[in-house]
Amino acid sequence: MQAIHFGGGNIGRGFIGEVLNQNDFDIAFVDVNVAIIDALNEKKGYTIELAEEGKPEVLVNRVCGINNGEDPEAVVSAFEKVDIVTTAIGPKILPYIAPLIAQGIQKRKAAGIFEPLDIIACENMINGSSFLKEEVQKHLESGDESYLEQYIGFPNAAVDRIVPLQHHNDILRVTVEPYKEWVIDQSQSKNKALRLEGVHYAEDLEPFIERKLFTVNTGHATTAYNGRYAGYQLIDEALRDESVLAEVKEVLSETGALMIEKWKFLPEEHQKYIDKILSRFSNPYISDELTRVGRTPIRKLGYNERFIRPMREAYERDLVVDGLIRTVAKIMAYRDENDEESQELARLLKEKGTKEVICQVTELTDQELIGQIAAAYHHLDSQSYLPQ
Ligand SMILES: NC(=O)c1ccc[n+]([C@@H]2O[C@H](COP(=O)([O-])OP(=O)(O)OC[C@H]3O[C@@H](n4cnc5c(N)ncnc54)[C@H](O)[C@@H]3O)[C@@H](O)[C@H]2O)c1
Ligand SMILES: O=P(O)(O)OC[C@@H](O)[C@@H](O)[C@H](O)[C@H](O)CO
Repeated sequence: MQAIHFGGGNIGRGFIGEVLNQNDFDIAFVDVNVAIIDALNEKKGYTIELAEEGKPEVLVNRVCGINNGEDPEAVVSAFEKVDIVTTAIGPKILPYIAPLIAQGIQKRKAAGIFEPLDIIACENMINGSSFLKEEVQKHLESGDESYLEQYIGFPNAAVDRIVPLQHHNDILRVTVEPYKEWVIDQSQSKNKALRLEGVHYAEDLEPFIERKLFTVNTGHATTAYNGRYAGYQLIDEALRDESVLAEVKEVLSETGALMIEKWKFLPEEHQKYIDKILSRFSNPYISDELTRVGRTPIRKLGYNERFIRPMREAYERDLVVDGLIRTVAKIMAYRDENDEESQELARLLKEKGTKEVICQVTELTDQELIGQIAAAYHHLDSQSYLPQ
């Protein structure tokens, strides 16, 4: 069987590639990184190293690369023979690959392929595949719509495995944490005959993706912004500081209270989930930079993202959100000269009032919440802090 995977980066090679390969797929990785694509085509395989005692290895083979910048036609052609399409490319990049996916769908239709195909966005975002579908639809003709609705599924998914930034002599080698979880919404799948081993198919993804995003990713990002504010570089290092750890625990107890009330997770089970996540963050075999986890702060301040969504939903239910508010204030102050969004945030705060910027980036409308975030921001010892 054949897979196309968009994004030959860390999670693409370090998780999606592993699962697809173990399910007997040949994988065409689509990426604009020339060095990665050339290496995939030359070596046709790569090694995943597990970040644990003994550093066991997993080999992934039967892979190739297609450079969508140089050879978009090859990507479109590959859609004729493909059995599954996945992405792990970053939420902001999905609109850029949507035209190619639309052409690939049109190619299948023109070739008279009436086999169902699932296209699964494995990004850290709620309803990532639904968002991709909307982007793809912008590039289809009205005559393609019924083909799309009948044969092409965009099941939403949640993907959990920590894969830090890393550099090896072998550019394809990738070190990953042992933990992994991939959940797909089966109610949105069109190719029901294809079920990947190692993937959990859920009837309703929402509780899973919210629990993952608002625990793993909210906790991770809280560590990053509070850790940077306290002057640290790495996730495990920041969590060894009691004050950072206390802030992370407080934020996770706030999002946890929401998850327990909204989705009826059992408090004891949810606490175990939190404890497991904190131990994953502290894995001594992984060195995860705070700048990776804090990357693209404007995206992370989005209305449906890891801070603002749980904050507004908890607030509506009269649950405590003080820790979330304090960390959002620190995101506003976060600076990384290599991160365009952090530069943009600094520019906005220079040009506009604090409350105006909060409204713009978070899309919050509740003046009380906006006022509390602004007050927390003005109470910070330093309203900008840089990675050293
Ligand atoms: N790393 C993790 O721990 C992790 C875990 C779960 C989910 N995710 C999610 O997976 C996605 C990818 O994250 P990552 O850490 O693997 O990032 P990454 O930067 O390692 O990989 C992204 C890849 O996309 C490629 N790319 C960028 N623009 C492109 C374009 N226009 N066309 C083709 N390729 C393009 C890049 O060259 C890169 O190889 C993100 O949505 C992230 O939130 C990451
Ligand atoms: O990829 P982002 O920028 O949405 O979030 C950064 C990290 O929190 C994230 O990549 C985690 O490592 C991952 O989501 C763990 O499953």
